[in-house]
Amino acid sequence: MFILKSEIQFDTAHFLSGYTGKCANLHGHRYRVIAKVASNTLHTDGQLRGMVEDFGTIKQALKKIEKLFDHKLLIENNDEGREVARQLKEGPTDFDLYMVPYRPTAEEMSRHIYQLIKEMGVQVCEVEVFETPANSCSYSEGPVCSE
Ligand SMILES: Nc1nc2c(c(=O)[nH]1)N=C([C@H](O)[C@H](O)COP(=O)(O)OP(=O)(O)OP(=O)(O)O)CN2
Ligand SMILES: [Zn+2]
Repeated sequence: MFILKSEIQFDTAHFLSGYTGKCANLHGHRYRVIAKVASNTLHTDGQLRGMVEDFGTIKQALKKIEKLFDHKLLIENNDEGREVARQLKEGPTDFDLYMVPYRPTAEEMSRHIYQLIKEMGVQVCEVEVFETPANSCSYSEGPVCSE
């Protein structure tokens, strides 16, 4: 089994609706995202000969993910999230909010990013999202890459 790994990092703030404790405050992370693409075989001819996939193709997809999340404030699109967004928008600063249909945890973000990469046509088998250097969540569908 061949497993490609490609990584991006971005800075994103988030609001965890309904959370009690220090993470209830608006705060941010330097997110690290690792996407894996796996195959038992390699292309046998043409531009991709000897490759599972061109790293450049994976990088292009990850760049789009970076653009979507970098320097945004992720807020869940529920009653509390919409109220927080409304209050922020009342002020003089045009904050760049990204309203998402989920609580923006590492778990939900890994699934969202996995689905976005898949929709871009890259046969990703796993996405790992690190919120901090020590804490991450991996998402995959079906058998994980190494099985
Ligand atoms: N299963 C999950 N648990 C938590 C998530 C999550 O996405 N999935 N997220 C958070 C908060 O986003 C929080 O910012 C995480 O920070 P924390 O666990 O406190 O990590 P730190 O390294 O910053 O902790 P220190 O104690 O400050 O070193 C919470 N839980
Ligand atoms: Zn956090």
